[in-house]
Amino acid sequence: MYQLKQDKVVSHLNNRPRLAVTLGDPAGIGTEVVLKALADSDIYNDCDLTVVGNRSLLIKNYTYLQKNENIDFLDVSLDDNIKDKVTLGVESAASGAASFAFMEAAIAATLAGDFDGIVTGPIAKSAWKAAGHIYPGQTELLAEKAGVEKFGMLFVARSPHTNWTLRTLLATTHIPLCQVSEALTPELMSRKLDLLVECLEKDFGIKNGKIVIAGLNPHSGERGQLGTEEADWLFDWLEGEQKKRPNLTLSGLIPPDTMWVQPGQAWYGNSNIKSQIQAADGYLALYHDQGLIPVKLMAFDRAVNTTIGLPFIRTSPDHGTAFDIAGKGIADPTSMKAAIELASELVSVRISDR
Ligand SMILES: NC(=O)C1=CN([C@@H]2O[C@H](COP(=O)(O)OP(=O)(O)OC[C@H]3O[C@@H](n4cnc5c(N)ncnc54)[C@H](O)[C@@H]3O)[C@@H](O)[C@H]2O)C=CC1
Ligand SMILES: NCC(=O)COP(=O)(O)O
Repeated sequence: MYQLKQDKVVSHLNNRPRLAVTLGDPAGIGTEVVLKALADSDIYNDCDLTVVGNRSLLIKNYTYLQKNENIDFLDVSLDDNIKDKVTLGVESAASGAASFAFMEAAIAATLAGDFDGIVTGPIAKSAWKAAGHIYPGQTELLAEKAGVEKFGMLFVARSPHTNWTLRTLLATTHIPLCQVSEALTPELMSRKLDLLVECLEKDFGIKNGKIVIAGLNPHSGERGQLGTEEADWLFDWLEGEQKKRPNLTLSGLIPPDTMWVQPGQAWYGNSNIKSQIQAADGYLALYHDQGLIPVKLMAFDRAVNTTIGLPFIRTSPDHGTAFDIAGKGIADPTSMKAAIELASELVSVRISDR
């Protein structure tokens, strides 16, 4: 059983963010990017970090990366038959059972008050399924355990070229493309917009911001010729929302291809300064790849996936388990570092608001 250490109590009283960092799927690159991130002493400047995983698995697979012996560790016990079956680069029921156990431990400790937030290493949803845990992803497990029904998947990335911040919320997430149209409803869209508005205000200090909303079909339907969802209800929904929220600037339904031109210019700074001024504070994409292709094109090395609507902070790197390079020592930890830094910033904002 995990015991709250005395130094955690002290850091809580000092208002330093206390973050749990899960190792993700032990057959993927999660452990590598966490250990590389923690090898940079600057990462501890503003927060206290506790790794959540299985120590003996870590030692078995990542001996060459163990430069830092002093990391705080929440050692999650695993049966030997799970540990013996975990093989670097090979997704399996065992690796899924392990990453699920790490998440459960981190969530339980956070809900018990030991941490202010969780930074999660990447997991494979298919490995969770093979282990008998049927969730679309970590997001839904977090929401279920925290008992919230209103939550969202927001990607945040700060441009290294201009310092401009891209924030993209997905209206729908891990569902087949053929189910997107049916899943999108005025109620769902309003729920996601509420979450984005609240998060901009509470977490990023942006009141009365500008939010851009994507259309669904090519050219936002071209007056019904290329798809009818926009004409049937999406334009009316948006008009209703703008009336309800006169202080916000809601812009849409922007044709999904051209929607990303302005953020791209603001990100790279290769246009005039106007693009950064005109770019929005938040973008609402209607489905997974509509939002994530541009995020990953601009910022695959540094974007952060954050779950909004939870009673605690959760962030994660934007990349996955990368089984193809696991154990090779070439995984880039930049996105993991950004996830830790963002979690620390967001917790600090909440602590200062208390
Ligand atoms: N936050 C999470 O838990 C996420 C989990 N996934 C899961 O990951 C698994 C694999 O998904 P893929 O689509 O292949 O995406 P992926 O991000 O794991 O890999 C895509 C490509 O990028 C490379 N790559 C990824 N991260 C890298 C890093 N830090 N440094 C250097 N190269 C890196 C990989 O080697 C691969 O060539 C799936 O099971 C998916 O569900 C995917 C995205 C996020
Ligand atoms: N594409 C984002 C992703 O797969 C992250 O999912 P989750 O595990 O954070 O729910």
